[in-house]
Order: sequence, then C-alpha cells, then structure tokens
Amino acid sequence: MPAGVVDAAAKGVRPERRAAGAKKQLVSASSHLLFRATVLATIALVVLFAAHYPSLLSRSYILSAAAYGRGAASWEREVRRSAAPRRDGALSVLVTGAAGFVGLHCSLALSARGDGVVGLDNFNAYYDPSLKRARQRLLASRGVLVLDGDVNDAALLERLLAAARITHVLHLAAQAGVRHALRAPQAYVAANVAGLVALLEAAARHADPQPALVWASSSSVYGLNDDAPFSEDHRTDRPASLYAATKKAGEAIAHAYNHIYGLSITGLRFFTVYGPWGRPDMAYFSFARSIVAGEPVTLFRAADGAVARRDFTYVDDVVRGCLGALDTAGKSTGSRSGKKRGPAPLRVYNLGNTSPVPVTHMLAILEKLLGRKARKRVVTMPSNGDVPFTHANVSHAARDLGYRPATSLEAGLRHFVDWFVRYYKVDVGGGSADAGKTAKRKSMPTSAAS
Ligand SMILES: O=C(O)[C@H]1O[C@H](OP(=O)(O)OP(=O)(O)OC[C@H]2O[C@@H](n3ccc(=O)[nH]c3=O)[C@H](O)[C@@H]2O)[C@H](O)[C@@H](O)[C@@H]1O
Repeated sequence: MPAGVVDAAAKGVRPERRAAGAKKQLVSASSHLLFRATVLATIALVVLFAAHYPSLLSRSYILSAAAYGRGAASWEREVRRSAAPRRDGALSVLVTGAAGFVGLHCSLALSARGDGVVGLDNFNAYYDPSLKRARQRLLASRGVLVLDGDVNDAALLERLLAAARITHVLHLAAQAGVRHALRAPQAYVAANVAGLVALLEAAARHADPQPALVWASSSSVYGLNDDAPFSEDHRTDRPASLYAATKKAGEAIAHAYNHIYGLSITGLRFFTVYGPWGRPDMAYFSFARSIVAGEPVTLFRAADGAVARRDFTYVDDVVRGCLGALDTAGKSTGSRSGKKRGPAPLRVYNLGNTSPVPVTHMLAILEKLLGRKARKRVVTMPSNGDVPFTHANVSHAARDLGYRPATSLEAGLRHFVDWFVRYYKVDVGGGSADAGKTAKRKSMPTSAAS
C-alpha cells in the first residue's frame, strides 16, 4: 500500500475523499501553471512584435493619440505644413522611404527647389537605424517632416492623403539588397509586393485627386539577360533573385493599377546607386568599412574567373532622374469613385551610368582614397542571386526625362569617402582624398545587414 494511503487511513480520512482532494490540488496547480505560461507567452509575443514592428507600435500610438487627443489637429497641421509647395507650380510630394539613402537625397533636392515634401519611413533594422535617424534629423533641419510609419498601414496612408493635397508620390520604401533575400524572403514580399499594393490602393481609392506615382524598380529585373547594354525593350522574365522577382512583380502590379484605375505610374530601374549617406549593406560602403577596420574584403568571382561588373551610378545623377520623372509624370485620370476618364501614362526607365566597372576596380579606387590597402579574400561567387554584370542603356530616360549621368566612379567615390570619414570620424592622416597613407578607425558603428 502506498504511504499516502496509510497516512490517510491513520487520520481517519476516507481514501476516495483524499483522492478527490489531491485531484483538486492537481487541477488548481496545473491551472496556475497554465495561467503563468499564458502570461509568459503573451509577454514573449508582445516583445517579439515590438522587436519586429517597432514603427507600427509607435505609429499606432501616434495615430491613436492624434485621433482621440489634442494631437490630431497638430499632426495634420504638421503634415500639411511640410507638404505645402513654396512656389507657384511646385509639387507636393509624399516620399516613402524618405530616411533611406535615395529618399534622403531626393527629399533634399525637392525641398531645395521649393516643392513640398512629407516623408514616411518605418526605420526598420535592416541596417543601422541610427543612420536613418541622422538622415531624418538632416531633413528636419530643412523643414521636411519624416513620419514613423509603414507603407503597409492602410489607415495611416488614408489619413495622410486626407491631411494634405499630395500631387505626387515618390515611392522608394522597399526591402533592398539582392543577397539578403536568401535569408529573409518574406521581408521582400511584405515590403516590395504588399507595400506597393497598399500604396497603390491608397493612391487610387483614397486620394482626391489621384496623385501621380514614381517608384523604384531595379536593374536586377534584367536577371539573366545578357544582351547588353540593357534596354527597357529587353526581356525581364528571368529574374536571378527573389529581390529581382519582387521588383518585376511590382512592374506587373503597376500595369494593372494603371489599367484599372488610371493612375499615372513611372517605374525607375536603378543601377547600383552609391554616394554619401549611402546604404551600409552595399559593397562600396562595406568595403570602405572593412578597409578602415583592417578586416578582409570578400570579392566574388564567377566560376570562369571573371569578376562581377556593375554600372555604378552616382546618387546625384539618380536624383536628377527621379525629379525628371516626377516633373514629366502627367496626370492620373481616375477618381475615388473608381471611374477613369482615359488612359494615364505608364512608363519605365533605366537610370544607370552606362559604363560597367569591375568590382575590383571600384575597390582599388577606395584603397587609393582611403590611403590603405584592403586585405582581399577572393571566393567563387556563391549561388546567391548575383548577376555577372549590369550595363544600362539610358536613351529613353535621356529623351523623356532629360537624364544625363555625369559623375565618374572616381569623382563619386571621392564624395562618398569625404562624407564617410567625416560621419564616422575616421582618421585618414589629414583628409580623405589621396591624403593619408594611414587610415585609422576612430569610431564606427557596425551596421552591415548583409
Ligand atoms: O542595381 C540594382 O538593381 C541593385 O543594386 C544593388 O545591388 P548590387 O549590384 O548587388 O550591389 P552591391 O551589393 O553593392 O554589390 C555590388 C557588386 O559587388 C559584389 N560584392 C558584394 C559584396 C561583397 O562582399 N563582395 C562582392 O564582391 C557583388 O557580387 C556585386 O557584383 C543594390 O543593393 C540593390 O538594392 C539594387 O536594386
């Protein structure tokens, strides 16, 4: 007989009552345990959500504060002030991804010529968010408001378009990076497909009048095309990466929204854009950081020994192309009721530099500018979505947008290095360009995403 039963008998408690009591205790203990586990799981979920969507949480707070509190009127006033054109005939532009690299430069250029600009950015952690915050502060110093918010937030977009009379949307918010798509495929679908649809829905059905839309496609849509230089007439149905596939999907989605709703839409295929305030995940930026830190630089080489070549395009040239696209976008022809008055413009342009350069040459220029040799690690290009070369034919953009790339890689990288050494307080022995033989790291956050 088990000891417990002996005790129960000794205390004069009937064994079946004691068993019922023990069962009760067990049930109560397990429901406590269940309760605690539920609380813990809820906390874990909230923490996970906050870590992945910090901007959504903060934006929800801003929105609810704005909607129900005294903040509503001032939020709308701020949006209207920032978006208001400051000269006759100027544009009122919503720039998504305004705290991103190209977004910053386009917003500065638009604002400098008197266009109204209101920015939107989700400040995600794909690369160092403090760089994005610094860009936001720079824009704020020029009177440009960049809201914390995600393009997938339909309520926010609706509210924004109701608050200000936006004439143009420059949609640059995206999940960038060709190789990172191997690690985070869903991020590309969420930003580049769902995000684009959310924005087109808002522009087509919640803005009155409908704005014209210019958005960032990519040279990567040419994929396995080897007919060079790449022309808009070439085939783009063989993407080499998921990143490229989402950009190509974006072009097809743009066609449908133009066709159904009469939205004026222009897609711009950017070719490896570089420059000051750039993206730390891109090769030129991460190479500079590795050189300064004395860490090895990885160079991808094709199986046949060839190094990749890129049509590196300086950001100021791309900005001129973006502004040219906005200025010539024409009008959308639809309305909120869903009726379109006639066909609206649907365009796509290459914005490249027209001269592909081997990645090894780009690295050599950086070594010269930083006054220090890189430690090179050459590896056979993994199957990561990279294409062996890009090369733009820009005759269509030249004809329609007045686009003329004018910056050599040497000149553009010099501007980048000048900014880089200032921003990260890098000591290159008395100036950046050609000056020093010793490059020393002073303070530089690690910020690469891939
Ligand atoms: O043109 C475009 O459409 C794309 O340009 C860049 O993509 P990518 O050309 O791959 O730019 P980088 O990441 O700067 O790479 C440039 C070259 O350096 C090479 N590379 C990169 C990283 C590295 O560690 N080593 C290396 O040799 C790559 O293979 C590639 O050939 C951008 O990252 C994309 O967002 C953009 O859409």
